[in-house]
Amino acid sequence: MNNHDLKLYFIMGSANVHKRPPLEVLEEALQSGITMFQFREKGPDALTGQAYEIFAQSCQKLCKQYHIPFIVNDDIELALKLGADGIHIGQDDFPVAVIREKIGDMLLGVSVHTKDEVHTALQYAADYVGIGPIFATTSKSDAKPPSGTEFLQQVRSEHPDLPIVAIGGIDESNAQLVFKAGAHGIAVISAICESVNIKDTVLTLTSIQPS
Ligand SMILES: Cc1ncc(COP(=O)(O)OP(=O)(O)O)c(N)n1
Ligand SMILES: Cc1ncsc1CCOP(=O)(O)O
Ligand SMILES: [Mg+2]
Repeated sequence: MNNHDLKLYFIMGSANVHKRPPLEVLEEALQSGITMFQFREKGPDALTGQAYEIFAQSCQKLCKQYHIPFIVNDDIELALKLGADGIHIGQDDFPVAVIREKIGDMLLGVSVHTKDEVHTALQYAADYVGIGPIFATTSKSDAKPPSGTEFLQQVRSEHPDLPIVAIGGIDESNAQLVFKAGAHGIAVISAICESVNIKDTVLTLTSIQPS
């Protein structure tokens, strides 16, 4: 993984897409230039069992076709079974040490909200950290209150080389603030899933420069 892979990190599960088949949305996002993808199938109506696995495999296949890293959210067993490129975990999932032990050198992304969490993520060689929600989000029911960009700025100044992706309520109107604060990239759900023109949205989001 290089820092550019974080530039526009698309996250999707079937619950995030309403008017079109999710795989169609993913393929359009891939064609338009997303740089990383996270399979995040959760929530009350999430697919389970065989349907869950088949959907994950279909997403992975599309990502392979476009040479884009396929990251699994939360589910280590699925990530290992499919041979995903990586896994993303949060502080309420599993201890980072346990995950690193299980996944070997697969990419590891960790959500962080405090300096201690950053320290632990670094100790176990997290490949990147996710910081957020920066702004209000409707895509995660148990999200913490929006943090704004202050913590992100602090982490960037203390860890100049740490790959950071910002998440939560990010869209064309505010992405520049986040890059300015020091993020290498933005992770989005609704900005793409609810876009009326995915190509335009992706082009706009990928062309934003820090200043
Ligand atoms: C890139 C990225 N950053 C943060 C998160 C949030 O992870 P987590 O806190 O574990 O919450 P869930 O996504 O599992 O609900 C993420 N998924 N991706
Ligand atoms: C998974 C996650 N973690 C923190 S905020 C969030 C949801 C981001 O979705 P959106 O881009 O629609 O605000
Ligand atoms: Mg999680």
